[in-house]
Amino acid sequence: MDSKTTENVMMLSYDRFGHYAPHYDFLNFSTDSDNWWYKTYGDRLATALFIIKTAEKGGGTVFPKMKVVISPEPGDMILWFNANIKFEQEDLSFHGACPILAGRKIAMSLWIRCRQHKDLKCQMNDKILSHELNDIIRNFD
Ligand SMILES: O=C(O)CCC(=O)C(=O)O
Ligand SMILES: [Fe+2]
Repeated sequence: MDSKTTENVMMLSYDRFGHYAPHYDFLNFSTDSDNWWYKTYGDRLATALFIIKTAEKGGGTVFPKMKVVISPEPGDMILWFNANIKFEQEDLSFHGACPILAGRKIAMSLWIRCRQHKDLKCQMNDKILSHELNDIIRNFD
């Protein structure tokens, strides 16, 4: 993936009771938005969350609409899509960080935009089925 199409990394540090209320990373700006990032690189296709340190208790990444809590280990990367194949907001991508009950969590998040991935083998468009999208993401070199 072309690093130009990602925003700057965001460091996240959560102390006891620190949390991130459930939200969408997809911005859903109107198409005539004059936001430079939006106009140039589109909305947030995916989020990569690099786990540097996990809390002793709590602090998982929760996807309430899928009833899933991810409890990663340091060194893991969690990747999820914020957009569906039509580049609309993916309803299931609603997520948040559970409160820290003990210790500290440190993570780094990277928001990957939709457009201008010159290394992708084919351009993404709405003719691509979602299982093909997985292959495209896996096959770029
Ligand atoms: O820290 C987490 O588990 C979630 C972070 C998050 O929602 C984000 O970086 O967009
Ligand atoms: Fe998020």
